[in-house]
Amino acid sequence: MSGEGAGIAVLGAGSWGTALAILLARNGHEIRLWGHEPEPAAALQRDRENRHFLPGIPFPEGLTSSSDLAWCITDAEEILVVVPSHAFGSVMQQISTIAPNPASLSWATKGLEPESLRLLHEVARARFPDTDLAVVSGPTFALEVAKGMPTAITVASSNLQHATRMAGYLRNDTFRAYTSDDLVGVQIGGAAKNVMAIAAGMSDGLNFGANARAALITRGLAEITRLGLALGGQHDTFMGLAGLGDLVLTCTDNLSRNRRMGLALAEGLSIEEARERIGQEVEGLAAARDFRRKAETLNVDMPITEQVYRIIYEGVDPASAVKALLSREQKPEVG
Ligand SMILES: NC(=O)C1=CN([C@@H]2O[C@H](COP(=O)(O)OP(=O)(O)OC[C@H]3O[C@@H](n4cnc5c(N)ncnc54)[C@H](OP(=O)(O)O)[C@@H]3O)[C@@H](O)[C@H]2O)C=CC1
Ligand SMILES: O=C(CO)COP(=O)(O)O
Repeated sequence: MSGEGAGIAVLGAGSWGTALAILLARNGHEIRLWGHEPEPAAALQRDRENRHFLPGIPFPEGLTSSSDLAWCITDAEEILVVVPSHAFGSVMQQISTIAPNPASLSWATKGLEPESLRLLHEVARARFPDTDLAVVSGPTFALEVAKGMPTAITVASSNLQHATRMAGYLRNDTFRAYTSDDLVGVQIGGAAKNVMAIAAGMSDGLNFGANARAALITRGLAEITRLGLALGGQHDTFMGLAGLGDLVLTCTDNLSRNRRMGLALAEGLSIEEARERIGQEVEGLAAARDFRRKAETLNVDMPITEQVYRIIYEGVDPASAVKALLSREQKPEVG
């Protein structure tokens, strides 16, 4: 790749991958946006917009889309992975067959690896022991970023130079990027809040009111923090953009697919009907299953996650789940 800006491969041409590709191309970088299916990737290139996920937002110059992974990642200064969490491991494997030792790799995916329950930096590290790794996370609806609306985000890496470089690629007059060295906390905040957004959507859909929503957000933050600390995350991270920020965003605004899943379930739709209506990835469904198991193995109490799991996977009705939460034994709020 050549040109004044950096050459960046963005892997994953859904709503968030496309929005980040647009942002980075607007910032003057040469972007190769990889979509895994040939025809949709060719359509992006032909239409110069993503009509399916972000209609009406034109691609800037410098953004090229392709389904040729080798072409996208060869010579890239940064590989930014933005596929759903269930596809993360397979994309790591595909990258490794082309580039066994990339210099720099980051992701904006929010979730755990299914089955293994590994955090995504563990998945990437196992495949690429010598590569600089970073995660991009925070309160960021794709549509608002693509429209250039004011946004702030966190980039975490154990190599601060990498986080700083990545934040520099992303930042502009309407997009502020902070750096962090807490890879674990930033990932847990971004992934676990998807479960709380489903809970908040259900609560609002059942007209449980503003008190219930505020309680879910606050107690949701408490359980996310408990898990994050048990995994080695830093307390302050959970009070920041990738923790509280993303939690508030997705629990309170209907742009959140996870919140809309909760609203749809409260309406009485089945998971499949709700998925079809939303038509995009709803990470909180897998996250409820995976974080419940993760919490169990670490002996961490995550009562809201437990109830969301029971609603989704055991058919418990949402009203009974709330009752179960409210009738838990009395305990101090903190500690
Ligand atoms: N949208 C948002 O506002 C934000 C999303 N995120 C996170 O970004 C990640 C991606 O989600 P998002 O873009 O929103 O999801 P979308 O549903 O908008 O798009 C998902 C994309 O991933 C593609 N995909 C599915 N399976 C594979 C695979 N095996 N290999 C490669 N690509 C695949 C889909 O292709 P196809 O259509 O062909 O199935 C589609 O292009 C998630 O972890 C999400 O939590 C984070 C912050 C904001
Ligand atoms: O992670 C997101 C915003 O930060 C997107 O949330 P949803 O997946 O719920 O739409």
